[in-house]
Amino acid sequence: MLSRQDKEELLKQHSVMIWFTGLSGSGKSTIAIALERELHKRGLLCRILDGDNIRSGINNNLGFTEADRIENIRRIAEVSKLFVDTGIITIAAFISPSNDIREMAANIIGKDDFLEVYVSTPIEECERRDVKGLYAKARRGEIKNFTGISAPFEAPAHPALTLDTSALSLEESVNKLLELILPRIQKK
Ligand SMILES: Nc1ncnc2c1ncn2[C@@H]1O[C@H](COP(=O)(O)OS(=O)(=O)O)[C@@H](OP(=O)(O)O)[C@H]1O
Ligand SMILES: Nc1ncnc2c1ncn2[C@@H]1O[C@H](COP(=O)(O)OP(=O)(O)O)[C@@H](O)[C@H]1O
Repeated sequence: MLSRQDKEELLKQHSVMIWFTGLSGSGKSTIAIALERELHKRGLLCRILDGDNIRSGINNNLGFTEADRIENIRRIAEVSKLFVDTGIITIAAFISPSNDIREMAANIIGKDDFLEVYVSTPIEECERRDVKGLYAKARRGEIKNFTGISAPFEAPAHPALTLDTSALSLEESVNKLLELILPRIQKK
């Protein structure tokens, strides 16, 4: 079987896992999509995994209990590993609310390939945006175990990068990411 290196040579890139973590509405998916566009422009092949393509498909039998979140992230990490091993720059945008859950993902994918990016937008701003109206429902008690309201979120201790979208524009966040990532994914 061909190796990851063979595939990276074919694609003329080094693969990596960019793992976004943060509250609902913090900006994970928005930044992931903008980052993918910038990398694509530079001839780099990416794959985004987010709620839209994972929770509606492979993980459509999972909810938001702690056990289901662990299983959600475990499957996402296993799928991500397949992409990373194919030489593809893999971008995941999931709340992944605890150090244990993110460490499990890093261990599955491989710590050397795992770049943790904390989207640290304060909950007040996420709630003000309330993109899907879920914070309002959680406050009314209509959704149980809602992260930041009735379920915990543990901030990562040593992320590779922290992005607070209440202070940074989308372009500024993407530029910070490009600065961090480009040196390690562009083949000389
Ligand atoms: N109880 C509860 N808690 C948190 N989030 C909830 C919940 N119920 C539904 N949603 C919606 O699901 C999205 C989060 O899914 P994730 O797969 O990223 O969560 S986790 O990593 O398994 O914790 C999250 O979407 P994003 O806003 O894209 O993060 C929410 O819209
Ligand atoms: N500077 C910013 N960076 C990223 N998103 C922002 C910013 N300012 C406002 N937003 C908005 O915040 C929302 C973030 O939602 P989303 O990306 O779905 O978050 P998440 O994936 O973390 O749940 C979007 O509606 C986006 O347009």
